[in-house]
Amino acid sequence: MRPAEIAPKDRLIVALDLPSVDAAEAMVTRLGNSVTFYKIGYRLAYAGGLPLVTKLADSGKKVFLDLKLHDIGNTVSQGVESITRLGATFLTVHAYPQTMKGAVEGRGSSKLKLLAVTVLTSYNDDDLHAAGFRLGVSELVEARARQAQALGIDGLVSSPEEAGALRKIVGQQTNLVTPGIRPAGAASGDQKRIMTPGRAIAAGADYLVVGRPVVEASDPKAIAEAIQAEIAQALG
Ligand SMILES: O=c1ccn([C@@H]2O[C@H](COP(=O)(O)O)[C@@H](O)[C@H]2O)c(=O)[nH]1
Repeated sequence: MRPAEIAPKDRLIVALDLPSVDAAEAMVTRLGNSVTFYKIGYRLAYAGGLPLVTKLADSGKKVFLDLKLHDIGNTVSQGVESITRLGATFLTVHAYPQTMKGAVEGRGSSKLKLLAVTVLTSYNDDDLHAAGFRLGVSELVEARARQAQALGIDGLVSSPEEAGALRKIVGQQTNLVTPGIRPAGAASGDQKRIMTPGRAIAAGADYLVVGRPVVEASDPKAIAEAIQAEIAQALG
């Protein structure tokens, strides 16, 4: 599906950052038909959550497997080839050229879409410099986006702050997936580059990833539906 055709409801990806498969399944049940797209990341994957990718996909949900792979190209390629069998829609790799090239080789002709993580949303310029990078956030995100596109990556993970500039670089067909989403008044936690759902969509994001504001809420379904309503309003 082309990004412009995605229904507002399907643009919310809820991060199942929960301690066990039982807790994740209970959250999916609680969210019911409201949420169609889930993200499984480190916490759940390392707690036995990989089979849940296939279970959710078989039940009609979409799954974003956020493993942020990064290794020598051959290892990434072999890992991605294994992951193609799980039924995920999206898989993340870090946006290093060897890593992205290996991932594209491993993905082969499967339907799995590869997302390159440009610069983590918990990083600002100072964090990048402390990690030894010469470029600031916006320069590094844009440079990595150009490399990702040239290597055949399907989408980018960035903060919504970079979505507008990225759209101009990669065009309309590349999926822009943005964590760092905070409904007005929500705690930012460790996220440093954040936006509200409505502003993120207006800035050009295709998908919004939201974890703690939904899964730690007393009424997760109400929060998820409020975010979806904000998305719909921003799309007009
Ligand atoms: O740059 C990135 C890449 C991935 N993430 C992931 O998204 C969610 C965000 O969770 P919140 O609780 O809404 O902050 C989390 O699983 C991260 O691993 C990201 O935040 N930034």
